[in-house]
Amino acid sequence: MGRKKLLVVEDDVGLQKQLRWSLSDYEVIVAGDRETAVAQIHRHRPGVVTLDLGLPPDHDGASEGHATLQQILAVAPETKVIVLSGNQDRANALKAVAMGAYDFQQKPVDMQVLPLVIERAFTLFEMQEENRRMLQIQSDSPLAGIVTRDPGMLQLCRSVEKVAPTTATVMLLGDSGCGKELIARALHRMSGRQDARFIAINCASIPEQLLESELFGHEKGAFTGAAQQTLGKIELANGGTFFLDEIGDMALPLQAKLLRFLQERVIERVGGRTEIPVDVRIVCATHQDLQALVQDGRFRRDLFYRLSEIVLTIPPLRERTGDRALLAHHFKNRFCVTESRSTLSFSEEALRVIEQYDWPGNVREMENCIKRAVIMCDGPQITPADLGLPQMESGEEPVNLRQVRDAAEYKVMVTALARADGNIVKAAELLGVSRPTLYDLMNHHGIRRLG
Ligand SMILES: Nc1ncnc2c1ncn2[C@@H]1O[C@H](COP(=O)(O)OP(=O)(O)OP(=O)(O)O)[C@@H](O)[C@H]1O
Repeated sequence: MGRKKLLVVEDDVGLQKQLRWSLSDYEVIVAGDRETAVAQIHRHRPGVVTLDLGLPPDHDGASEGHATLQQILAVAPETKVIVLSGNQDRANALKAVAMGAYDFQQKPVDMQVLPLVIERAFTLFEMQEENRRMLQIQSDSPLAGIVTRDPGMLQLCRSVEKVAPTTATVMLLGDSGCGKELIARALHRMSGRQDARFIAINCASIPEQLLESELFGHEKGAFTGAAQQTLGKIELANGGTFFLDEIGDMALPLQAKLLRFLQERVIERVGGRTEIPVDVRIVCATHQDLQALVQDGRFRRDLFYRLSEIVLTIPPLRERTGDRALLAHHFKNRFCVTESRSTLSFSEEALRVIEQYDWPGNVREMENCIKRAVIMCDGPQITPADLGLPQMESGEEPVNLRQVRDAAEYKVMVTALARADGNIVKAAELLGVSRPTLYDLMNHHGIRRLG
């Protein structure tokens, strides 16, 4: 393993040399001003930084040092910054700590003490990195590709694990964009059918006359334009999984044909006379109220029962605790890579807007919104303007003090845990409480520690 990377931000060349020499256990990178410091952060991602507050052009003040600190933390919030300040400069050093610096040391630097402080900062940095990695692996993805920490969604993922290996037909209910296809794919991947195909069809987007031949295929000459034999999607999915999205939009005559297939497990191509046995697992989905459609006579009751052997309901994003910030971080990290942008962070205000917005278009809307923000964002931080979301009006407030306190405590904890990406040490830091206190509060509110 390479040496740990330490960035020394210091404009005094003599002191730069001295620090480099005394801290030779580390790979020391140096920067003499703000611009170079931020560039080095992007390039090397050091775990720990020592930062002289009196940087040019403000040698005697701390404005440039504070601005550098702010930018470093915006680019790499996990970095531990140790501020070095003049003897008279305690107030500015304390301000830096309030801004998020890890610690401060007064100049002239005591070379007995500084290496110890640096080593301790590295230990904390590494612990938090490890913690983050573990949580990422264990809880962000209860099923591959599904990012959540919401108790309802985690329960749903456990149901998916149980149902996947069975032969049951599954009905997925949930608003548009909440992840129905993602869950359908997880059911396929975790079944014994994962080596065969997963084929999806959206009943709402295909005209009624074409849907029948899309599903069952047709023989050559079956209708005008049927120049050759074409296999239907159900047949193509043989051995695998067939996902019927927006099943509520299927016309009644086709519902009868689908029912026949579900009962007899054979298909007949349009214009054909042969019954072809097909072995597929059917998963279907809708955002509509199928029971109501049944009541209205627009959906066959017998088909409804056939399709809903197992019904899984996916909660809308607004009802998932902590998932808004969690998914926002997830998509931001992903789009920074795919759009070749250096690491971005969210401003406090942007996270607040994300957490308050209702997300009527659910995860799909969030995905698009964050992609846009990553593309539009000018600086190292995503701001509310980059998100382009409407600001929410707050509703009527409850007035019972204990109720309000409890609700606020719960909310702020879940928010901190989500913002800290589940990292307990960091969440406790954000909340300004010790780790044991955070555990107590989590117990009190029944928030499970994941992983
Ligand atoms: N929990 C999640 N974690 C990560 N990505 C998710 C999650 N839920 C949904 N997505 C992503 O959001 C997008 C929309 O999801 P998906 O297409 O599965 O929704 P849907 O409910 O099928 O939408 P529609 O009703 O419009 O067909 C996809 O890109 C999907 O990968």
